Amino acid sequence: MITVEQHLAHVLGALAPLPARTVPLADAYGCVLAEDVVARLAVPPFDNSAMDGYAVRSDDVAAASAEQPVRLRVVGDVPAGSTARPVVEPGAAVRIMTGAPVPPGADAVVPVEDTDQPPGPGAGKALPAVVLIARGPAAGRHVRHAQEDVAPGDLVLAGGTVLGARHLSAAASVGYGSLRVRPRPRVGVLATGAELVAPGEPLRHGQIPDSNSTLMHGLVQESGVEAVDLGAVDDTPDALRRVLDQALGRVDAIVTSGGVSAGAYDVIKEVLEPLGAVRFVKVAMQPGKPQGFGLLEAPGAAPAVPLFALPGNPVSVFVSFHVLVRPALAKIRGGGSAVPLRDAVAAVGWTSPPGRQQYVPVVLDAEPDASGRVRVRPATSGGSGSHLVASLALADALAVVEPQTDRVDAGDAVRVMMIS
Ligand SMILES: Nc1nc2c(c(=O)[nH]1)N[C@H]1C(S)=C(S)[C@@H](COP(=O)(O)OP(=O)(O)OC[C@H]3O[C@@H](n4cnc5c(N)ncnc54)[C@H](O)[C@@H]3O)O[C@H]1N2
Ligand code: MOO
Repeated sequence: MITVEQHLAHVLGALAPLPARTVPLADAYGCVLAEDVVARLAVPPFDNSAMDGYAVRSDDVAAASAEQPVRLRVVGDVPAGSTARPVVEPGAAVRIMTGAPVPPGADAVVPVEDTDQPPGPGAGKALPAVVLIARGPAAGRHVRHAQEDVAPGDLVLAGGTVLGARHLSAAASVGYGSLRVRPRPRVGVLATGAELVAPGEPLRHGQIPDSNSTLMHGLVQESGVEAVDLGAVDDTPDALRRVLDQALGRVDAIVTSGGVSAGAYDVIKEVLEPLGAVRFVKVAMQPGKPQGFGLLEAPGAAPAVPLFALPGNPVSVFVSFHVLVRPALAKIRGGGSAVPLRDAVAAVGWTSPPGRQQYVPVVLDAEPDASGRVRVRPATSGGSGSHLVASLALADALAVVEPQTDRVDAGDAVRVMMIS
């Protein structure tokens, strides 16, 4: 048996990030940024108004009040998007809308509500010749200054950022229409097993619903990459070869479930072991002991495709995915966060198989312990039983118990991998 760390190091050592390419912003969502984004434009790009109203010289209106409004000549109109630059001389005002450039001479904006003019379109649309100012703003009031947020040359996004909506809008605002990114890997998911029936279909004796396809599909999506459903195959080698041949060249990685232990019909092992490319190992973890990993040759000049052969038990799939596949996908993707580990305390005791790192689906108690640590307890009385697929839905986290520990007692410190 090899340790989890040894197997993970072997997996990560075999992988490289997908090559970067330049894509329009609209296609960059969920990709990992492959360059630093340095502002090409300032934000805001020019001094502009924060209010619909009148751009004024603050000195002109310092004494304005409702009882004694100050009268100004309206010498221009600057809607947002306008290129007009009417000058505000002493005694003058320019009508201005939110976001429009503050005209030369003006140093403050009076909201329309502080004037004698009607707000809004309709009656408010016609440009008056004169405006009465009922309250004088201080210099700079309601003016948003150029570069207040970002100046040209500022670092806005660091390479390695996983691009979400706010990152893309930041890039747009500083002058980018496209970005250099690593594309989201496409990950094929394939279940194997003669007993599998599509979810919702009637079962004959000995058959079970294929829940792993759905599980793997969702886990791939939760990792921020694209899932490609390769379906389910029975335990016949030809069926598996056909699906793999079709998938190679179409996907950047493949995750399979089942067929990797000691069974006479373990089809993944039967097909892939003789090729030599996939290494089958026993990893000192529970669940998830039997694992396969290797690189499959793709047709033509396409790069080799990593294949993760996970054991068929559903909780084994779940644990193996979080412990091994997720970090591997982050490497292929060129970034992405590791699943966070948190210090917790066991609310009850349980046993752990000696010599294997145990991953127990746990729920978090609502109340922390006296020192503020979160308290956890196994999600089911079955502990880390790898077949307890329905109860897996209850879990908030996976408690990680080191191989040298064979029992956890109530009050013991444990680390938990936050999964939801
Ligand atoms: N003689 C030995 N037997 C087993 C060993 C061993 O070392 N020696 N290891 C056990 C461990 S640990 C695990 S884990 C499993 C792994 O087995 P396989 O990867 O070969 O998986 P299968 O035999 O195909 O299935 C195991 C289990 O999971 C159910 N399953 C499979 N696919 C799905 C699916 N898509 N959806 C829902 N459930 C699925 C399947 O029906 C089995 O119950 O081997 C142990 N045996
Ligand atoms: O290691 Mo198996 O994955 O116990 O169930």
